[in-house]
Amino acid sequence: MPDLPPVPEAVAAGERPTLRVAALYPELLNIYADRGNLLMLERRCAWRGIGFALTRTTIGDELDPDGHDLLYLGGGQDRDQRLCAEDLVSTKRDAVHAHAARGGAVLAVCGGYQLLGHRYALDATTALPGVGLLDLHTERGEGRLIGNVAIEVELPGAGDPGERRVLAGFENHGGRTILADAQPPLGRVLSGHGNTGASGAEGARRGNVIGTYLHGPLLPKNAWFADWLIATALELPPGSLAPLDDALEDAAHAGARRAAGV
Ligand SMILES: NC(=O)CC[C@H](N)C(=O)O
Repeated sequence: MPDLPPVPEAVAAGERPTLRVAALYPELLNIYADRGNLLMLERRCAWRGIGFALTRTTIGDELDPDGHDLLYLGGGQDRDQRLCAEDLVSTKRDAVHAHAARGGAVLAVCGGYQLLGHRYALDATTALPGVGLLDLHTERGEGRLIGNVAIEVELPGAGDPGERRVLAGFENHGGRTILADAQPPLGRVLSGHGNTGASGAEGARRGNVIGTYLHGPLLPKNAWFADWLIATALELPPGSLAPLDDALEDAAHAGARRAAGV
């Protein structure tokens, strides 16, 4: 663990921001160690003197539409997604939409990503409902799309204007996600499968709502993106966070890119 950087002046003076995160269904939507994404956020906040408040929200729980800066959903097996899908739609749909409508951030990985669309069709007769936060739907395809993956993304404030940055990770999904014409992807596939294995598109983004197939876990392998997410969720200018000693994180990113051949 690197040494803690100096506490920023505003934090020392008592203006301690706190990143408030709600993890949705953390015990059901957590494959490929997706909970590592939460640890990454917690550590990078702590190293900067930023508070971190985690709420675990599961089946039957109400979700406070104004209580969180970031909603997080990990990936899951079809059978666990089924439980979550029904609850998400019946108990939390309005709160999720209200959160997004006021600019709250959402990160959803794989199974969680699929549930942000309109539906996930498991076969010709069965479909799991989605909350419709992203304009897309998912259909189970022949075989699974598995392997290391790298995509290039352009996010407001992440690097110079127009700069494309790389996210690297690992994907394993049976679902193929089809974006509506007006729904932009998160990024362009450099290596791997992405949403369908053929479209060249990966993930989806609507403002601060992001869905992606990238496990990894995603954030430990892409520290720059973790910081973008923290800043965006806290409504701070991206790039304004105190720099950290990222020697290990940079090595993890380089390793993930190498694995994907990029
Ligand atoms: N890795 C995942 O989250 C898998 C999501 C979903 N069960 C699928 O196979 O498409």
